[in-house]
Amino acid sequence: RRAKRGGESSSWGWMEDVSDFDGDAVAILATATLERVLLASKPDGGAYDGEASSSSLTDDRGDEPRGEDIASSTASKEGGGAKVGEASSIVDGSAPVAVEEEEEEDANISYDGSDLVAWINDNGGLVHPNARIGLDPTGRYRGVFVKGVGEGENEGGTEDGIEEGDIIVRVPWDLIIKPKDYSVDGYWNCEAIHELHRQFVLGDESKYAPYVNYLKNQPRGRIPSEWTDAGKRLLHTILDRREDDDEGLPPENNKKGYEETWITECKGEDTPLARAAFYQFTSRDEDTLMVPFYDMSNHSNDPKKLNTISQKPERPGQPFVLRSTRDIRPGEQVYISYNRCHRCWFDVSYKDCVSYSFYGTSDVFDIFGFVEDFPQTWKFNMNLGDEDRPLWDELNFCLARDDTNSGGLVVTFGDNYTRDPDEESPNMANVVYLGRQLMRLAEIEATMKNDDKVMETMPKYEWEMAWTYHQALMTSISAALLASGLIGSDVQDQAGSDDDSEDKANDQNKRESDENIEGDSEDWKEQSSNDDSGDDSEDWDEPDEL
Ligand SMILES: C[S@@+](CC[C@H](N)C(=O)[O-])C[C@H]1O[C@@H](n2cnc3c(N)ncnc32)[C@H](O)[C@@H]1O
Repeated sequence: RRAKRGGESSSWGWMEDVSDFDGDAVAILATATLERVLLASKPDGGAYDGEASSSSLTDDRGDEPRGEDIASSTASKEGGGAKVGEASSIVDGSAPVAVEEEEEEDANISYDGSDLVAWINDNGGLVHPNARIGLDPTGRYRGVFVKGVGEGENEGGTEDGIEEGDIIVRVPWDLIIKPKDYSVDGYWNCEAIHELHRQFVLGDESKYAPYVNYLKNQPRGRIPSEWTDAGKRLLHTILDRREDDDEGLPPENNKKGYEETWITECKGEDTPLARAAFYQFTSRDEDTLMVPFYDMSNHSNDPKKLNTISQKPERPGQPFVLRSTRDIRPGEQVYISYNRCHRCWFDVSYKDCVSYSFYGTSDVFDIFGFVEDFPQTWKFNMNLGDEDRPLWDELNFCLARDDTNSGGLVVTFGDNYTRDPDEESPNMANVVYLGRQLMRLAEIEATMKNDDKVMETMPKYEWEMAWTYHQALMTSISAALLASGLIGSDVQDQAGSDDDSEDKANDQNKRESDENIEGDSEDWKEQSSNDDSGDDSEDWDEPDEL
């Protein structure tokens, strides 16, 4: 079944551990959070596109900050997650209003990429005449778009837009920043970062100057491991993570951070420019290549948005090619996938590539600094035992919009490698673990989200992103709990039974959940709370109240 990471398989260790589990509370909370799931599933309510999330977190602290600039970007990697009860302690030791918001305009925002397009076209490459670099509708970052039809700014394109199969960009080998020992299968390469750093130092003298100058102007401080200590403490609190601790919610402690990889493994120098090169390298899509124009595209796996497939060089000397997989209309954005596998061993052809890499939604957040829209893939590693007798289990699932009916969300348990989806359904121990985490997250929200003192210790961007990710966690956990079929109507009937109005609200929510949440291909309504389809032989007996 799911990969276990050591520990014992005896059920006793955690049978005792869950004896104080309050199943009723989980049921109430899961039902209450249904509203979030429904809200998040609305096309404009996903709250993960930057714009939507910022509107729910409005404050009067001015425009979007750039985060720290290179010179001041010295945040160290630090653990320090706190339990809910200790949440208020995360302000201790932080300078009050530690971060001055930068008002200066982000050079990246006004960049139109015309120098880069000319450079590629003049050097044996090809940029589709209807493609342009432009501002994402969130107003926060750039992306690749199809030119509109007309004479105005962002226009000048033709009615055809970009047609299915067209080359959007072909970047010759010579214009790609790459390591000397390039291999199509390589995914990590110190030499590649050293080369990027060398080009950063050369600046205008670099043979890649138009690209290098764009990269050097990218905003800093967007990737969680680059956040300020205060932002990291908030995130670690949300994740229930302590230093050197494998436990807690994903993403796991970033072992491939700046210090561990660039300083220690790559023996790189610790300068602001080197730090910038490192983070630019890790937050671009291609593993060991820096590909101009192509890697200015933003990410989405939403089937309505994702409209390209890329072909990376099989061997040194070949160009990098990005093609459209459908007609892309004037004004539309070009999307690539940062975690969909471009070339997996099990893919027959690039065109059929629909599989995902190991990077799920939490890894995208960790590496690229944003919460992807649906479909999302989640992987929750959980210790179902205790510190002395760990019992590791993992729950994988995909959370997607259901376009076939009301637009609710669909949970599919398992991952790329699932042979028997039934085997991947959550068991009661998973439900207990996630239920506890859900309650903890709700409590953190209640106690901290309106705490101006904590908010003022970090850049607005970090504060907003931490809560956006918190929301994504609550949505995904709620959806998994509801789709598990293990929080049945009899539990919900019991929950709050001495409060009629709550009962009615639960009934109403349950009805809505029946209509909108589906677990796997089965209708979860039909799964009773006694359904043991997800249980392992090693699983514990359900407690009486469940
Ligand atoms: C490879 S760059 C893409 C180009 C970049 N947007 C720009 O302004 O030049 C990757 C960065 O773009 C942003 N990004 C990409 N896709 C995004 C998305 N779907 N939502 C929010 N930010 C996204 C993130 O900041 C990410 O680290």
